[in-house]
Amino acid sequence: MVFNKENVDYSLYLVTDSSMLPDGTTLYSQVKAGLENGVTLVQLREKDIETKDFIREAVEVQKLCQSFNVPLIINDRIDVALAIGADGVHVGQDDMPIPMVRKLVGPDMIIGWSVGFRHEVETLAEWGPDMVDYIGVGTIFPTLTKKNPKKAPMGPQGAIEVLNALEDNKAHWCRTVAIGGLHPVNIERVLYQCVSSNGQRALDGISVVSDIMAAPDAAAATKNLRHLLDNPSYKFVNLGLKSETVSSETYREVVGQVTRNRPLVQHMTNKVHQNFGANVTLAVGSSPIMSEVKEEVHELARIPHAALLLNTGSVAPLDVLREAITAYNKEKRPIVFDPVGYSATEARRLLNDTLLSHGQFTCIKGNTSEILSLAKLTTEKMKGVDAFTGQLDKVMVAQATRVVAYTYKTVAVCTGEYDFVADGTFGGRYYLSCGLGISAKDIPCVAIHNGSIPIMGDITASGCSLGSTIACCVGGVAPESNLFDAVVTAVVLYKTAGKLASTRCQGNGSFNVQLLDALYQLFHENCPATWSTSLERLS
Ligand SMILES: Nc1ncnc2c1ncn2[C@@H]1O[C@H](COP(=O)(O)OP(=O)(O)O)[C@@H](O)[C@H]1O
Ligand SMILES: Cc1ncsc1CCOP(=O)(O)O
Ligand SMILES: [Mg+2]
Repeated sequence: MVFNKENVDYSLYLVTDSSMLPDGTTLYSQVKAGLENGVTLVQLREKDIETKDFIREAVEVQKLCQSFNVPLIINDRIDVALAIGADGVHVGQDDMPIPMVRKLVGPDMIIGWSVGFRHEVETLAEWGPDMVDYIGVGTIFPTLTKKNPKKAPMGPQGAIEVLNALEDNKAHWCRTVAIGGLHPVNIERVLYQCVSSNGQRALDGISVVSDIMAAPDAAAATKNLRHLLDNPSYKFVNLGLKSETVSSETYREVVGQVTRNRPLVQHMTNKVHQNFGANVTLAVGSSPIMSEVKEEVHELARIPHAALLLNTGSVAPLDVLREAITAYNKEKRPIVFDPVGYSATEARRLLNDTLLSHGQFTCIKGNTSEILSLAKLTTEKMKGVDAFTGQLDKVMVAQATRVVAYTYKTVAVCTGEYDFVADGTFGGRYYLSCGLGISAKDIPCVAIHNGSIPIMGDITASGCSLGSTIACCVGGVAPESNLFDAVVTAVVLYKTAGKLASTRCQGNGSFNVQLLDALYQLFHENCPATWSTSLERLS
């Protein structure tokens, strides 16, 4: 009797691998421990085994799965699946073509397919609902399980593209399971980030191999995985993750907390910004450390009120940047990300995409070109690191900011004459199967303005230094304070200082000095009721 495919729970999908069993365990004992503690689907995957042995093993595992009312899927070997009457088969892109598989196994067996690209989704959509029942989306991260992966890891952003393709092609029947390098350290982030752009679809589950198969205590390992799946809130930073209506009282409170806590702000930033960024950080009541020393990032991240500004203007070695992201995510300390020149070269795009895939950022800040590129709302390449000079539609820029905030589940900041701040954190909640139910255009967004101040855009490192100011505020506020409020306060403070400096300076050179003085003055006076910058909540 084949399992009713309408009732399959894809949430915790165990894929077996008998090559990594710890001493004293067997394939059977590991699968049993998994089933006893919340595994909801099992795939028997054996690449180097005689057919006779495979069938004997499959019959044994099948009995076990049936006793837990959990479907058994056979990887690749259609003959074995038919021979034992398995509940399903899973095939890869280079295995037997799906229509042939369906013809052999009949309409009731579950068919799974490994999918990594939009065109593969388009193909399954053309076949219609009688062919592929679920897809393994990946590989998300590098994995040791697949000896010779045929494509580069796609990261959560690649998985979102696949979810979007399913929605665009109306393949609503098709379920999804993330595959490849999934572990407790990244599962919450994958479930948190992977939602289709229309908000209607999230992942239906995650597949694991080594976390259970190689676990000396497979029961405990499975319990932990089950806990992550059943408690959908991802505390990636020790700040509150909701947007409030900010006011000058909010600004005063944030400045007061930064003053009291004097955060350490680690800068991994470009050469142009180094000196000015350190002085801006000091002016905003905080303590800078300009460090790209891999060996100290974990120690720095553990310092109370530490924050990281990661600015890819001129780039530290990738392994150093990734270690810093890992360290600050682990300590739940905020990271402000400034993808300088994101679309100027393919090298910069790839570097920034790699970093965006590696961790969770509390704030992503860029100029209009960088944000429009990140939101994939423009194909125009930046010329260097400066924003487009053309006239941009305010509504489109606000939408781009919302798309970046939504896609990366972060507080996104887009700078220019108007600064836009959008809150895509959703309170840190994630969802299986059904998505958020709302799309990017619905998330909270504010516009911050103080008239046109062209000179602010005419000096270098002015955007980078807003990044320093944001890092001071998100680093300095007390735990559980509101992230969105802290970011908005930084942007309003900085814009107000820019306005003040523009009235006092004689040109670019003196503007920098006046900007530092104005930041210092406004911060230390802490009278936001007198700040001249306006804030408008966008509908
Ligand atoms: N025309 C403008 N009017 C007012 N503020 C501006 C203007 N251009 C830039 N700014 C401000 O200057 C800072 C840097 O913005 P921008 O030039 O967009 O970033 P980047 O330096 O990264 O290219 C931001 O704080 C932004 O608010
Ligand atoms: C000129 C330059 N080149 C690499 S980073 C950088 C500074 C960019 O600073 P900002 O993004 O604040 O303009
Ligand atoms: Mg910039």
